[in-house]
Amino acid sequence: MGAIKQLNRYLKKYKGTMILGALFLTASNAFLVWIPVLIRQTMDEVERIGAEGFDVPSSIVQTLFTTEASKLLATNSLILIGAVVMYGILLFATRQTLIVTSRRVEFDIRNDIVEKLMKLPQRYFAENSSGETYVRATEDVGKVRDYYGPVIMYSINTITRAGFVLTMMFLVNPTLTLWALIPLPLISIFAYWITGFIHTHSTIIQEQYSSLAGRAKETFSAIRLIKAYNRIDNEQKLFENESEKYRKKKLRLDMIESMFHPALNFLIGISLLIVIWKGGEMVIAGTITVGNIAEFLIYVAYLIWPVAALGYTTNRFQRSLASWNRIEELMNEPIEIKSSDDQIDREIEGHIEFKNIGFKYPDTDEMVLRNVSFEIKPGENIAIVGRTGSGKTSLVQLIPRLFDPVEGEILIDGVNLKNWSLGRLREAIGFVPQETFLFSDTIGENIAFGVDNASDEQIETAAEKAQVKENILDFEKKFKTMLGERGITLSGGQKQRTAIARALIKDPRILIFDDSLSAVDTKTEDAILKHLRQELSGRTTIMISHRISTIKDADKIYYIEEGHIVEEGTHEELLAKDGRYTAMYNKQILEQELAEI
Ligand SMILES: Nc1ncnc2c1ncn2[C@@H]1O[C@H](COP(=O)(O)OP(=O)(O)OP(=O)(O)O)[C@@H](O)[C@H]1O
Repeated sequence: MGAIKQLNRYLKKYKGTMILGALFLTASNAFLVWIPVLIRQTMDEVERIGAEGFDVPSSIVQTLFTTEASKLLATNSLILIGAVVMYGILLFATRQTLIVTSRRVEFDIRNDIVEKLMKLPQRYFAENSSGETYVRATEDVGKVRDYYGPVIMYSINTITRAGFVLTMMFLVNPTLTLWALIPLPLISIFAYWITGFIHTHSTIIQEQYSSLAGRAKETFSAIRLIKAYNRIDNEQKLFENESEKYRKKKLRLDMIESMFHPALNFLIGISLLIVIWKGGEMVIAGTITVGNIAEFLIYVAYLIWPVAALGYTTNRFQRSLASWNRIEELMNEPIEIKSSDDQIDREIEGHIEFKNIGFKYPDTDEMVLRNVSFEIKPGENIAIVGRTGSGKTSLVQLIPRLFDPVEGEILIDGVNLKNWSLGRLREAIGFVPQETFLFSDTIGENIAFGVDNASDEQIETAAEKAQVKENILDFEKKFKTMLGERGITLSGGQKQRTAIARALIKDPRILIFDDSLSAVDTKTEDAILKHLRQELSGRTTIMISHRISTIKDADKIYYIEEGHIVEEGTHEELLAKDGRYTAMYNKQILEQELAEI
């Protein structure tokens, strides 16, 4: 089967350890079957000596080493202890090889998944929820690990132990063996059924738990809103409902789980009963000895777990395969955006050219950019304005290749974007997106995100250039202040400036600001721009804004409407045209005047 071949591919690296583990396991079972033989020998010998009659020992020393019976008992006990100790050591070695390997493979698979996820196009993340992706990288990998760990280990164990034990049983008495085996298939079927049941219900419970946890997370994230709207009672009721559903499902599973051991013990009891009953008849008939019955009882007990494991492993194996299929689906996702084979990897100067670009989002029909052409010389500062939804963000997202255009070509320093090394390209770009994402980490680490091993000095300089340093120094822990869930929440304007610092610390050739000053007032904006201007000179800059005050000094301004450039020129040239840009400008002036009244 293809899936098993794929699964086994991961084992190649660990072949030696796996073989060693299998040998340990086989050897441990060899020691295990020896134990009942010793017990039978001892019992039979004791019975024989007892029948012949012997002196009762008068002291412990005499007990241990003087009489024939005590010598036998002492020797057999020592051998027995030796066998048990060897069994234990080998079992430990088995787990250290087979189970440890399964953890290593789990680690390898998880790394492969994360590596793949990092390369997947934005389309994948639009089509699959983050929850689904998370489950593949965590739960599914865990279930696949079961194949490398318990499934392989228990399968080898079942085969070798059953092989040894059944051989010994047949050697003693084939008829009694057949009798003793009668209830065993039932144990296997029962284990298969109950494992399946527990798994199905565990999945349902897991889903209910996710829903409960999700509800709690949302409630606490929105706690301010809930209080302000006086929805506390309502939210509590919703939470209680979810909690109640969880409780009921969990109790049902607990009930089934508590039935498992009594039912299994009942089936085991039947097996043992048959051995005593049928074995007893045989002892009376003189076919076997009492020691044989003791030996048989232990053999049957030895068989119980491998037989139950047969059902359990079959179930786990099926689950591993199902999870692997989901993982494989992800691994087979095409990576549409990647560097070409003859990629160019040199310093980027920052010359950008859009040639008749047309773009639509994957799986949609509507073109959001149509026939867009423009050129930005290295070090030039251009601006893009236009009404909301006109395609500004879509346009700039094409430069770091978050998406590829469907028509036309984009050139950087005269070379098609697709021919640049993706790493080199993205390194050269400082992108400040419309919505700032800050990690639950310190402000310093958030600023340093795009560079390896940034020094404190670099972080502070970037914060200073983005005009956020003073705010940060006001915090008690300065740059070590924690943000997000475990720390403080920054104001909208502070967040945006932190994001600007994050882009500046990279010292990029190309800077893209997507409406990155929308959350600061015009006065602060003026101050930031004044300082930024010096920083921006010499770098190719694209600035998107709704506010004309932000972009009026740009070398060139493009007015975009329904994905198409409809006006272009400097601020003055555009005003002279008296077109859409002028209308936008007049409207904003009027709004500003009204606000000042
Ligand atoms: N991931 C997406 N999938 C499908 N359509 C999208 C996606 N993102 C944006 N769009 C659509 O593309 C069009 C252009 O959106 P875009 O975000 O580029 O506009 P914008 O000019 O940046 O708007 P704003 O000024 O409000 O940020 C809109 O109609 C939007 O609904």
